[in-house]
Amino acid sequence: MPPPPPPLLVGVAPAPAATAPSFLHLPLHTRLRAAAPRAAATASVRASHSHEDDAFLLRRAADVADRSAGLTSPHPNFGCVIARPQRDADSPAEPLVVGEGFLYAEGTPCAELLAAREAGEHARGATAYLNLEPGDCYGDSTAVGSLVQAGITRVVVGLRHPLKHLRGKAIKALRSESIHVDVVGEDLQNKFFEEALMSCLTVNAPLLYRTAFHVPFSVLKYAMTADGKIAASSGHASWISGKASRGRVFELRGRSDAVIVGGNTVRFDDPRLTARHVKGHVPVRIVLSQSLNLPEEANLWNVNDAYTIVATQRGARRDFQKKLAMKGVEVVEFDMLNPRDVMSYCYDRGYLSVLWECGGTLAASAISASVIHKVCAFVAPKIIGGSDAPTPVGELGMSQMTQAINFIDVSYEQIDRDMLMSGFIQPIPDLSPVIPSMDEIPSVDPEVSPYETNIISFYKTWDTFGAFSNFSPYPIHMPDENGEYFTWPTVEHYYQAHKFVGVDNPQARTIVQDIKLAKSPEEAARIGRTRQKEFPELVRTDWEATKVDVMYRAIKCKFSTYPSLTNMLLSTAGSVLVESSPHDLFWGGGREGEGLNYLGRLLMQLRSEIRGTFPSNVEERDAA
Ligand SMILES: NC(=O)C1=CN([C@@H]2O[C@H](COP(=O)(O)OP(=O)(O)OC[C@H]3O[C@@H](n4cnc5c(N)ncnc54)[C@H](OP(=O)(O)O)[C@@H]3O)[C@@H](O)[C@H]2O)C=CC1
Ligand SMILES: Nc1c(N[C@@H]2O[C@H](COP(=O)(O)O)[C@@H](O)[C@H]2O)[nH]c(=O)[nH]c1=O
Repeated sequence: MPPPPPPLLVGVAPAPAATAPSFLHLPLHTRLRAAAPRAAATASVRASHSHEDDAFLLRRAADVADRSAGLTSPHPNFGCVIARPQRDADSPAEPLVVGEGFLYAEGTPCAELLAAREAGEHARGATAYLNLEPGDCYGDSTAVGSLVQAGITRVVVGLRHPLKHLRGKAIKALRSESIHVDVVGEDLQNKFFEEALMSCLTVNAPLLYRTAFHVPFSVLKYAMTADGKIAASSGHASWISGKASRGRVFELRGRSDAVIVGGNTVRFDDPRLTARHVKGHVPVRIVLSQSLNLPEEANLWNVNDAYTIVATQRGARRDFQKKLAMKGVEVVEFDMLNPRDVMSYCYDRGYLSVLWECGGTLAASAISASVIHKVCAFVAPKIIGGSDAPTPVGELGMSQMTQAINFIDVSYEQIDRDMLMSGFIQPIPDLSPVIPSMDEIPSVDPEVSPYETNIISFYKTWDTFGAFSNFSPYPIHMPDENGEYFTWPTVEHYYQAHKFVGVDNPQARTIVQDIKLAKSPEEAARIGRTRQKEFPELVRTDWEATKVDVMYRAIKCKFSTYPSLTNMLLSTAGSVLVESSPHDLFWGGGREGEGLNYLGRLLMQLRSEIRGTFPSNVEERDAA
């Protein structure tokens, strides 16, 4: 083994480690924040990376990936960090990084190749950390090939590729080359990965939003006074925020594919909307104007600075449209000019991220249309007053403070004298499929390959596969608390009642009766859950150990009683079944894949059993 080389980067801030005990049970936005100081490493040499090191290096891969934000579009941001288990001699709290790389722009060498080149011989036997699964496609396998050739023996992946046709491909290719691959959330589920996962999600938030919602990731940015005004009542607005804040705005523009303003902002400010003072990407400028009553001369019509698109209402001032076209400005007519259609248009043009720098009128319209995902508010320590002075967001039709839109993952940063408050309006979608981990899959269904699979989600009974829900109206004939056969209106009735079955207490027996008579599965669930909370002493003591068996018996009875259900279940062969309940993180998959999906797993197990590929009881299973 070659002697350990010197570290490539110095002064990287120690990674905070999360403190939540079991983050997979929390909603994403809450599970990804808490931080505690990283424990100082004592040993100078380690045989392998600890979970803490893995999380630290993965975060670093995400930070490295972020260096080209705005430039890689329409490709995601990829970062690769190659590290060895030895400690860094200069800063022993950190593992030894031997190579780093990021995708600089579309068509440039991939992150894995750059990192492997930098690491040279030191890559042999080392671990590569990737914020995102490589998107090798169309015969180009440079990323995987570089890691294989470099002699990497282990790869840690933050996120699987969000695009369905690429998801899992590179991971599979690496594994087929006998490289050990750990994917966060599947193979690595430790508390240390909360922060690292958030970094991986954030760095590619635009791609994730685009994939999930079919619109570009949209950030609303404004600068306001301490009394909440974005201009004086005259409309004059330059400047509210200080120079340093405005420098930050240039950075935000440089990360965006387009910057949007409304007609009034053009009339009042005559903005340039360029990312001057920061080298790199220059976004397209888009003006939304229904009237097209815009000035003949404006900075935005100078397309030498940047490309400009004017989005307008069909038929508006055709003569003016021609004048704009003569200057090189593109005019796009919409049947009904509105933020959602403009965002669909931007999506079709391939934009990943858009910065809204409009006034409150258009901002309100965009928020109402649900196209804004994040807000960046610069607050300056000054007061301008004026009851008519414009504010950042116009009328939203809300009358009660309880209707207010609460930000998620809020952060605050002081920029010189100003304060930058940022927060998400809609959580970053985690598109990782809710599938059992690699080790668990064969025990759930030997016929499902976790890396080449479709996902079938069900939740509400009216969904296509809603019959799989425990609330679906398929009565089951099964023993009751006295051992006598009873027709339970739904699986939910049976399951809820069995929390209290066999408990020698009159109150418990009453609860069982109430659940048996419940008019709907919703009511059965409500009684079962509330009584369990109110009177935990009435719940059978073996409930946690037996609840999965109780459920399995009930769904087995349901599916074998109704041939149509058996057929429906068999028709899903090869797919992973997920109960997409956002609330129940044990039986369901959760809103963002954080749930354990036990109902889906049991259905897959039952499917295997019916197909004759899975032993029907534990003894047979153990003997197999
Ligand atoms: N401090 C800050 O961060 C900022 C301050 N400002 C200030 O704000 C003031 C302007 O604010 P405001 O009047 O709200 O301007 P906006 O930027 O919101 O522009 C509103 C205009 O947008 C056009 N528009 C097109 N489609 C829509 C739609 N669906 N909904 C709403 N508007 C649409 C219309 O243009 P048309 O009339 O041409 O049809 C409308 O009049 C100025 O004083 C400016 O200096 C502006 C931006 C940022
Ligand atoms: N007044 C104001 C902002 N205003 C926004 O910046 C635009 C001007 O951009 P440019 O012409 O490129 O410098 C303007 O039209 C409006 O969208 N921004 C801020 O960060 N701070 C401020 O105080």
